[in-house]
Amino acid sequence: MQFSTHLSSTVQTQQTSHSIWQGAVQAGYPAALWRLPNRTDRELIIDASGTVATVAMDFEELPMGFAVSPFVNPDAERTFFLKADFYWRFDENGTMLAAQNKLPTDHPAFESLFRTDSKTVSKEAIPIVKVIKSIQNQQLDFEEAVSRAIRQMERGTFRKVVLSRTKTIRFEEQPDIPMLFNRLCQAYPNAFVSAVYLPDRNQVWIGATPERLVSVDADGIFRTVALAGTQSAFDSEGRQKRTADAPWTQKEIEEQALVGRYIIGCFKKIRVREYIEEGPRTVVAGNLMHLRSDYSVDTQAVNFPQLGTVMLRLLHPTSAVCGMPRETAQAFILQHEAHERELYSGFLGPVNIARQKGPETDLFVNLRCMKLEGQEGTLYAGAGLTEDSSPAKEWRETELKCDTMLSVITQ
Ligand SMILES: C=C(O[C@H]1C=CC=C(C(=O)O)[C@@H]1O)C(=O)O
Repeated sequence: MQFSTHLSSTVQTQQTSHSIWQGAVQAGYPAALWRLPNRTDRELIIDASGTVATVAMDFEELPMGFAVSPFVNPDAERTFFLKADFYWRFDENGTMLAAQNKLPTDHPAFESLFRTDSKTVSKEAIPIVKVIKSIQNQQLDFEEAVSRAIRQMERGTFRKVVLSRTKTIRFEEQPDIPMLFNRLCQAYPNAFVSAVYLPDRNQVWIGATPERLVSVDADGIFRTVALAGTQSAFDSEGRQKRTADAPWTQKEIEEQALVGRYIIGCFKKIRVREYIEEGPRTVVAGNLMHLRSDYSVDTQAVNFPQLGTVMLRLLHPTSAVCGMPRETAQAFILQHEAHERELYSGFLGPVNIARQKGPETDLFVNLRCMKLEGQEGTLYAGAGLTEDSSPAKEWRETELKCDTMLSVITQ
């Protein structure tokens, strides 16, 4: 096990991600807990400054940490950043595999994070939840906004827009975030699962997203995806469908192709021709299936070490969460959605995490997520619209997307 010099291994190995998370929340330290897709390790960082800084995203400049961006964040210039004053890695059974810290042991954070009374025992069940917003009005409003978008697309104002809605729930007691996080990890092995505590906003954001936005691994391989098109992963009898048998409509194929075209447009802008494109193929994301194309570039071979940063600024928000053309679609969203998206459909993930071979960054689009403020949870879900959309079908799609979180909460 790797340990930093400042902290004795006895103090560290006694901690669990659960006890450290609870200690951070009680003391008001920003914290991020995550598990990368198809991995078992859980990682946790704490920012001991007590506040979350706002930074311009630049992978070359940023220290090790965790980035969280709102949906509205031109050029990723105003991104929230939790720096990793403390970092831990645990296996799926909670055994600590690695720990690092950057602070002297007399820093007050030690006292708050490792106090024995912060080790509350994990509750077995998630408290009862109630859906508290009137679904009827919301459905009417959403479908009306979809109809308006369709009319604009028929007139040629834009080609695609992604409209979202919320679902508000109330927990009878404060839910146990690390336990919810573990359930999401078990239910969605190929998702990026994360929980972020932001004391300045008094919010926790938790989710299991299927959409990678930008990754750069220790070998300098850049990756992104074009994800769109949605259908249930189960047939009418509740059996899991085979991905090879998933039928896609022309509307869904076109919707996903627009996301792919948008990504290729970004490569063209910066004259990168050496990208590899694979797909589209059908992928399973929990209870849903999507169409996905994968794009990768060897940044060392093309001698473009800043590609990750440059592409992030160009890509966000992609047409999987905004639309095409981007500016017109974003203006429509801001004008017609009844709620503020805040961090939903922004991006989030670990930045410059020190691995054996070098630093790695993995940013994902913040989808299939819930914002938690006290006992109130807000679920967010959107649907990609083209002129061939049907309002009722798009509403049902957002219901299915809300179920990604809800089914785990109400399990
Ligand atoms: C906007 C969301 O999903 C996007 C990602 C995959 C498929 C989508 C779709 O079929 O509309 C969306 O573009 C969401 O989950 O809230």
